[in-house]
Amino acid sequence: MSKLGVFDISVRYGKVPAISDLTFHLEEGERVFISGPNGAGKSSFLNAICGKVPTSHGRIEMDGDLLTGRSPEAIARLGLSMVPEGREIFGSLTVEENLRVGTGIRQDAQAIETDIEEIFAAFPILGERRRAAAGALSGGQQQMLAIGRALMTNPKLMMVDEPSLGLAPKIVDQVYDTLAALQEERGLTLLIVEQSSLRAARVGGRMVLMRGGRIVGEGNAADMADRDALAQAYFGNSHPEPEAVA
Ligand SMILES: Nc1ncnc2c1ncn2[C@@H]1O[C@H](COP(=O)(O)OP(=O)(O)OP(=O)(O)O)[C@@H](O)[C@H]1O
Repeated sequence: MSKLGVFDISVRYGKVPAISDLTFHLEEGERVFISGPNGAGKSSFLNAICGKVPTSHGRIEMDGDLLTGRSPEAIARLGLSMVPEGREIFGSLTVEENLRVGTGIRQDAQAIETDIEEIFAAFPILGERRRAAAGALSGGQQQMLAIGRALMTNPKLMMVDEPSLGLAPKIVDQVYDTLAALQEERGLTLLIVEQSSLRAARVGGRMVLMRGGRIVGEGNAADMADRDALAQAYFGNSHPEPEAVA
């Protein structure tokens, strides 16, 4: 059984189709990058999995449990956590208060305190600034905070929507180093939206290419990046046509 099974799902916004008949499997402990141009449906895909947007067709399962039709809170309780695009940090709350947002779904109050200290151990800069307003943090620190907050529900599967967005390359390196270390320590399964195939290749894992609400290619991230570079060199096109990546 796959960690995550997505069977033939569709997502629509009114009449606009965002995802069409998409099937996808993610294995336990895997790291998968979703890439593709703007409007390809990458965020809609993640939002459908975590219950933020409804599917109009198909079903989604995690560890054999049906996620389709459940609320985002119920899905989080099953062990799935999402770091949204744009991070959704509460700027006027402190770093520590941001970590406590979302822990309402937990009943183990004592473990919450231990977990907060663990997050501060993993991200020392957040510990140093625990009483600072989150809005005063740099972009990279806010991304770490968003990841830390997602870890507060003790996920087994974590989805991260464009962690590189708006960050300098050196900071992106740090974010990915942290994600890779967390994956190792916690046995996390990771699903990450990443526009840059080169970046995905450097971090390593499987890459899935989306376009027009469908999966149009997949493979080892390094192989996909090579093909991407080739296509760019020949055609000035950073996302090769489906035939070219099949
Ligand atoms: N809330 C919404 N209402 C209406 N249409 C939407 C909404 N969100 C997304 N769409 C449309 O659905 C399609 C897929 O969008 P989505 O944001 O999932 O793509 P994406 O690959 O994540 O793009 P980006 O890289 O720009 O974030 C696009 O045509 C988009 O305009």
